[in-house]
Amino acid sequence: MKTEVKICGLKTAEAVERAVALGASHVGFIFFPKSPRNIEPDDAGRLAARARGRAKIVAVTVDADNDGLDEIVSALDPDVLQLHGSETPERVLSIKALYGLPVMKALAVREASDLERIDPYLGIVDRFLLDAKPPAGSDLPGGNGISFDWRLLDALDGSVDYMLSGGLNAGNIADALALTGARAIDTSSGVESAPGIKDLTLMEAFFEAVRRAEA
Ligand SMILES: O=C(O)c1ccccc1NCC(=O)[C@H](O)[C@H](O)COP(=O)(O)O
Repeated sequence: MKTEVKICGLKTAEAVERAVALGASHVGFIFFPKSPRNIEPDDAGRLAARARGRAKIVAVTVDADNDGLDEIVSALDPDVLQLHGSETPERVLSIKALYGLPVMKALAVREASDLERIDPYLGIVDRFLLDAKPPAGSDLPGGNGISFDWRLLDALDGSVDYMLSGGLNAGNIADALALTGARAIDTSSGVESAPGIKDLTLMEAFFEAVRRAEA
């Protein structure tokens, strides 16, 4: 089966077009001012128009309040809300009731016990994004280009729908897929030449590596 691929942190028309042409199932836009990938909602809306109907449009937010979410949802009209902060299950329920959109909840993983944080969200979120825990002192809850030990996912119940994330690139994606059997993956730094700068050659290499691993 074809692996779903989310390319996150897009900021240019060229990168959006190439991601979709290469077969991205999801394109992600980051709304977090401290991130080198941060984008204004109106700019993201214009870029997303190029992908609409061809890839799912994902709004990535971090503990956003309702005013912030209103602005993002009305400018971007996303297909999915990725919640990448400390949103509680109650907050996720309230966001789902407000916007009626599927929610992908990001959870940070470093050790086996981190997977226990999945349980309270079961039946509430539509999918999990399992990302590496940020290094100490990082300003960013995501987009740090580091991986977690994928073997931890051996313990995961097979019914949990997740996207594998964290430090994925053309050089490690085959191992990541072989070890986890993930059906959906996400990358950002792994297809960048510098923080926030997507590299079309690295993007091509990433998709090539995914397709090779699927064959
Ligand atoms: O990418 C960011 O700068 C970012 C900032 C704040 C919250 C989330 C962020 N990224 C979310 C993503 O979905 C990234 O693709 C994910 O963390 C993986 O990033 P990377 O390890 O760089 O591939």
